[in-house]
Amino acid sequence: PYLVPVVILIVGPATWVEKFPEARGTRQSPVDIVTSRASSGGSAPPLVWRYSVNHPRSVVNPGYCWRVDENGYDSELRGGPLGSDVYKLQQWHCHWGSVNGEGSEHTVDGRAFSGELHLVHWNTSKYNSFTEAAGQPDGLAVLGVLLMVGSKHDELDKVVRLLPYIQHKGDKVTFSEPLNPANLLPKRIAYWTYPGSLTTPPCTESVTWILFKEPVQVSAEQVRLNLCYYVNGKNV
Ligand SMILES: NS(=O)(=O)c1c(F)c(F)c(-n2cc(CC3CCCCC3)nn2)c(F)c1F
Ligand SMILES: [Zn+2]
Repeated sequence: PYLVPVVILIVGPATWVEKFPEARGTRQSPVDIVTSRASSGGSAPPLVWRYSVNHPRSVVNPGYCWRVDENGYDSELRGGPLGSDVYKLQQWHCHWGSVNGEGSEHTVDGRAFSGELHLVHWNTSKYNSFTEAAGQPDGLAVLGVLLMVGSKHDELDKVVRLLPYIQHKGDKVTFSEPLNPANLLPKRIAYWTYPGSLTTPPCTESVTWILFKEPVQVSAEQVRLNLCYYVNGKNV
């Protein structure tokens, strides 16, 4: 029989460890949340947050979906597992599915959701910049919101409706409509928390993950809009 050339193209997470040694670490994210193994919350203080609402924001296509940068606008996240440090919102972004809409990064008892929103905060009590904080074990805190298909999400729609204008990597569109990132969070704020990492290169182990238990509903149309622009954004 003739020899069949076998080319194994290794892309994606399996290759990240070559360029980013952190990816070989001991606290890598995302993880599967095994609810039976999660210890019930001790006596942690409540998690509190405050975001500024009335400032122009821009949505950018970084090539792996969309991201909204907060450009230093005033905000605060404190309490819960964050000790006495105060964190500030740097950016928020999303992860959506490829095809079957099972696009969340974290899974819960092996179950994936249609998408996942991340609000990335950095420790302003201890560090002078996001970049510096991003290299420290207690530098970042990310609020994770699981997304499931249901009713339309009006606050998120302020971003989703702009996706047709940022189809290519590097595209950016600005909007001045007031938006409160707190409205992206679920009503009930019970959460799982664990020490983890950035889920994308450089996979630095600097993230205290705070993943809300209650998923937030988005419409099928909002998922579709994300899927096609996510795919286009990624294709570029
Ligand atoms: N999914 S996640 O874990 O919530 C998540 C994040 F938390 C991030 F902070 C980033 N991130 C990466 C950089 C470049 C920095 C460039 C300077 C060094 C640190 C990384 N900016 N933001 C990110 F890409 C991401 F996917
Ligand atoms: Zn993310």
